[in-house]
Amino acid sequence: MTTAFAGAVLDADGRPFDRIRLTGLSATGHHGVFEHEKAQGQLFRADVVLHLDTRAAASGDDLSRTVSYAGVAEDVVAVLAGSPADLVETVAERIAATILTHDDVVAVDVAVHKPQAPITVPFEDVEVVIRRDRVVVPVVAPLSRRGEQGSRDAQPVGPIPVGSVAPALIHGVGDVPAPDDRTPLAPAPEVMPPSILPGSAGAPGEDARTSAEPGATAAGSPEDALDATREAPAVRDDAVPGDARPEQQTHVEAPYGEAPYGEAPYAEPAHDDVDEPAHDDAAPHPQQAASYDELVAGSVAAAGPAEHVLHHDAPPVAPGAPSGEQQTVPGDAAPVERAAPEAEPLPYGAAAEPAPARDEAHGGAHDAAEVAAPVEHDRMDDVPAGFVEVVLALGANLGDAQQTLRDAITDLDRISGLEITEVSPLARTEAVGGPDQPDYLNTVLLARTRLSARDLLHACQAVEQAHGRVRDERWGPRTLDVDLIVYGTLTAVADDLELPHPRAHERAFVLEPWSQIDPDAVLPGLGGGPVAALAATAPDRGGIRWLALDWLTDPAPDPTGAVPVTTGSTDAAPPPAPVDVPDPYQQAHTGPVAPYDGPVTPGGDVPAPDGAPAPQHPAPQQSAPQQPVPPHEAHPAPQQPLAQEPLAQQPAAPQQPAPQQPPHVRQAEPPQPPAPEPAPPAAPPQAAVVPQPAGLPQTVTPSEALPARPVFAPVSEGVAPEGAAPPIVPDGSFDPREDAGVPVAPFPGPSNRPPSHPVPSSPDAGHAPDAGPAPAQDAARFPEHGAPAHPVFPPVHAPEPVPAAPQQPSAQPAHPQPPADAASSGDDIIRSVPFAPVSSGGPASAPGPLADAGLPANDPWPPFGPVSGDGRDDER
Ligand SMILES: Nc1ncnc2c1ncn2[C@@H]1O[C@H](COP(=O)(O)OP(=O)(O)OP(=O)(O)O)[C@@H](O)[C@H]1O
Ligand SMILES: Nc1nc2c(c(=O)[nH]1)N=C(CO)CN2
Repeated sequence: MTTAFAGAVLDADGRPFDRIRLTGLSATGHHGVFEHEKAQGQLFRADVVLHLDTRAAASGDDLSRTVSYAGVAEDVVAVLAGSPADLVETVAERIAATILTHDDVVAVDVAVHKPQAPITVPFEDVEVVIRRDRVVVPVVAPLSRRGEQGSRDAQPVGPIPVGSVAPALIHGVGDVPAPDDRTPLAPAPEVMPPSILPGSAGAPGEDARTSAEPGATAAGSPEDALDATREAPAVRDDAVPGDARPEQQTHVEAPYGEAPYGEAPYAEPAHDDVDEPAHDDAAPHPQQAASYDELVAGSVAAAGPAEHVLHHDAPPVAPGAPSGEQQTVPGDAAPVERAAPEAEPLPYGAAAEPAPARDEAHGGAHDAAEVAAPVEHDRMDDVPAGFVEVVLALGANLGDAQQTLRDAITDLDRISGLEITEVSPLARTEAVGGPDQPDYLNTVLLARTRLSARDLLHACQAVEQAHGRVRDERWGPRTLDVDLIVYGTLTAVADDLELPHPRAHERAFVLEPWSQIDPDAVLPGLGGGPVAALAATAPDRGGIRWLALDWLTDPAPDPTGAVPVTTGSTDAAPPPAPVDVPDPYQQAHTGPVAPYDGPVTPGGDVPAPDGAPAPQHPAPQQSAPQQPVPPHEAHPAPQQPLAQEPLAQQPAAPQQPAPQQPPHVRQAEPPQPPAPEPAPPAAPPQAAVVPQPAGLPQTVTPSEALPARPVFAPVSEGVAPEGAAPPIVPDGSFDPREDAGVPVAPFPGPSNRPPSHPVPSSPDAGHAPDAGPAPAQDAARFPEHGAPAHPVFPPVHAPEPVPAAPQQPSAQPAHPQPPADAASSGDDIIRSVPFAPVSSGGPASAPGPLADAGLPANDPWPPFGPVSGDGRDDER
């Protein structure tokens, strides 16, 4: 939807200025009046139109003589993702203020959309549209930019007499020089939302209103100021020289330069009594906090004594983690006083420097900036006060890739300070980049962490190493890759870590699984945007061969093809020791993890990668029988390409009484027994995150959250609707559709989200599944906080409906090998639609829309949305 902005802005001669228009800039923001809006964030979009004269730039073909739209785009996204405001109006105003710091811009139109606003009736969008210029100046401060200390950095928007607007702003075109000394702005009345510390322009504790000099603005009160701006004539279509009423121009207060993005975004002004646990009010509650800058800023805003940084029940803090106002600066042996927040905030505003600790206990009337010299501060080491939401991407294409991924999820969830909350469907994807290599299996995890970004990276690397990761070639095949995709909204680059992951925006093998479990996810930073949209246009989107729902619940296949010897009992088959990774809480920052060369047994102990002592925390008991480890997996570099048997690793018929139990399913009780018909559960059987009232322990360890023997989402044998039973391949020949035929449990990662890609209606609506579950069904399948209340079935691709058959105990390889060219054959494409609805009559019996695509005419499941339609499948 395109914003209908007001018309052109005219120059002194009545001619319209040129325009640069940017639309659809988007980011997750935490703006809103409600706490949940601030905590969870939601999508915000902005459209902007810059009014300026572009002739000078065009004549010299000189970027420096115009405004870089890329920079503007980043700035706008920075505001959207930045310090939370209550009002959309404030966000729009900040954007205008920021854009007007470009001298060349005469006026700017800004529209901010909040399509997910908490409105109880159906609606499409909420949009605030403003125009600001040199007369009707913004009433909030612009974003200032780190690393851009130049002329336009945090420049307040100064008034320019309207009569001189045009010539002054047309460098080299007009003859009147641009006014370069602007009247310094006095603090404005308190028109900022609570997210901007009122005292930040003046003395702490004093709010901006009281620190504003009387007479600094023509208007004596915030209301007057706003009224004044409303009354002040804009440079509008009918603007004429002499129209200005500069005396009514209002000024900018509390510039962001003093209250950087992310600084105590919605903390109370610094008057917390240090003796009170006021941090619980001032800082975002870890359960609610979703953004990095909220958490870090919140922690510091609340910081006084150390216990204000960490919640009482927080895990121990590693040496080097902030403790009170002391922090080990990476590379320094001695703790130094925590770096004062730099006056200039962060790139894109997403990741906040800790806010100044307003230290009432020490007199209170000064900012930390006044008492501590700036010290280089690496935000990758910031330890959040609460949980930060993170996204991890896993990939594997060597060895028993599926089992490795399962194990890795278990291992990751065992890391103290990291909790996996959702696991995406498993994607089989063509390798992107690097040498010729087998297809990958990819999955994406949503998680939350209390670790710093760097500690989390190290922990992920330790898990990689535990699974035999060898780095010898860029983008080469690997047993396991764990990438940190986003860490809250932190946008930062360090030698060893870049956030968000610099290539995530162009990788369908990350974006597609991610969007499956979080359809509304937005990738922050440059190149970012709504993940589903990015997935749909990612260059490798055609390389996604299929997505499997059931990959965690299905017993892992035996990569050797042999039927594994299973006992079905943990007693008889004691689980191997869990993979231990160094507990970042227990170790100091020691830089990147050194390559691990020692022997690795999946599931075995792994020394800390940096030689640190073995982790202290006991890993929870393995909760289910383990897959026997095939001999070739028992060594660190089982460089056996999967190419010849890639699908052998895919979901197979159940072979064990209980599949391995990935630990991310946090449920208080076993799941409801599967029901053939959708029915809302009496109570949500599973919760992504164990809800905890404020004040209770923030960290829920698996042992606390799970029953002694966690029950995974049920494998739903016997509950397939009639006609939707699995095709069993009795003769051992490879049937690429076999896994789709195995009745599966709902995807175990709790999800209350609807499918992101509803199944399109079949041309024959009478037979095919319809476009998605009816709302009632949907509600049943995605109960709040929980996994689907009953099992759903994956797409079934059997050419003919195959009658249900019991599991066949057989000496035959239960999971037959694909042909050698399976990876390149079109036959192995199983089009799955995660969370596909259970249609009456069963999906296998319904005709589908795929006849045109050369698929079985009775296959009701359309090609997976974004993957289909490019003909790529046909090329394989
Ligand atoms: N967001 C990130 N997640 C993981 N590693 C990162 C990240 N940013 C930088 N790195 C660094 O990248 C280095 C190489 O990582 P790795 O070997 O996993 O790369 P890759 O997976 O082959 O390629 P790619 O980085 O394109 O995914 C790591 O040592 C790590 O320090
Ligand atoms: N399909 C696919 N291709 C890749 C992958 C991956 O996980 N999946 N990882 C890479 C480096 O991280 C390089 N290429």
